[in-house]
Amino acid sequence: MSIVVRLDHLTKQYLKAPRPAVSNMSFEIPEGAVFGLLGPNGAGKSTTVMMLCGLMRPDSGTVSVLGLDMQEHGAEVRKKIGVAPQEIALFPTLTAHENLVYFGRMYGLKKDEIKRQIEKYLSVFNLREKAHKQVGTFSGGMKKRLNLIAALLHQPRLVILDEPTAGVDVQSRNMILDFLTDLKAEGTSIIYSSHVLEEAERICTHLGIIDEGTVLQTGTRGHVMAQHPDCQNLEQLFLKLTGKNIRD
Ligand SMILES: Nc1ncnc2c1ncn2[C@@H]1O[C@H](COP(=O)(O)OP(=O)(O)OP(=O)(O)O)[C@@H](O)[C@H]1O
Repeated sequence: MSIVVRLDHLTKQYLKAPRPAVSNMSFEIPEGAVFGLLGPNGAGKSTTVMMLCGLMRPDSGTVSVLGLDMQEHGAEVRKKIGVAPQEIALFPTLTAHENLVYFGRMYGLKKDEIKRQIEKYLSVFNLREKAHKQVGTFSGGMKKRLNLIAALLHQPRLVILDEPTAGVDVQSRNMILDFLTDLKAEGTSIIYSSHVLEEAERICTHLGIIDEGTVLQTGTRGHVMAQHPDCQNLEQLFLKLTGKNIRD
């Protein structure tokens, strides 16, 4: 099985920060995996995701995505992957349809393909009737679903999702998780960053549990759980590895 993402000794420290947000981090993600990047608040998930997408440069170490080095081929890779960042990346004064046309063009899709994909995904995510409404008027769940569509229009082989269900109701969350399960079945690789462990248990095939910028445990979900026979579920394992202290 080929590797879609390889992080090799990745380190990043923010200006004036007392310690690195990501420190000497290495792991691999095989093609077709749903990789749960899990960690408590401030663990380094978003910083890792930003380096994975080439939106932030590491201080040291390398990131390879779809076999290409991000430092050298970042622009090329960004066209091939889909990214739904934690902060909604949509234009609030444009309609849902206008936003998606913008993203479709950005990915270099042809006009009829953009039309086809937009129609398909607005239906899948139950947003068809809202297609011509300004995104600024949307609920949190609708924005999250649209943000996800924007990452999928060009049928990427790898989709990177930073907390895709944060702030959405149970209905939207279910819809998003069911969709991701179908997407995986079609062979798409998914990186799913979250601290919602029940969701990770439901959809992830592989896990990377991180804290304080370092990897505590990684591998298939079965392998990770088998390392800790005293833990009955992922929450117990997570608390065992990351501790019970409240994070800010
Ligand atoms: N722009 C920044 N400048 C300085 N420090 C930052 C910056 N962004 C993040 N940090 C710090 O880097 C560390 C890792 O943050 P990051 O946002 O990557 O964690 P996270 O796991 O995504 O957290 P959360 O679950 O709360 O979103 C934290 O200590 C955070 O306070």
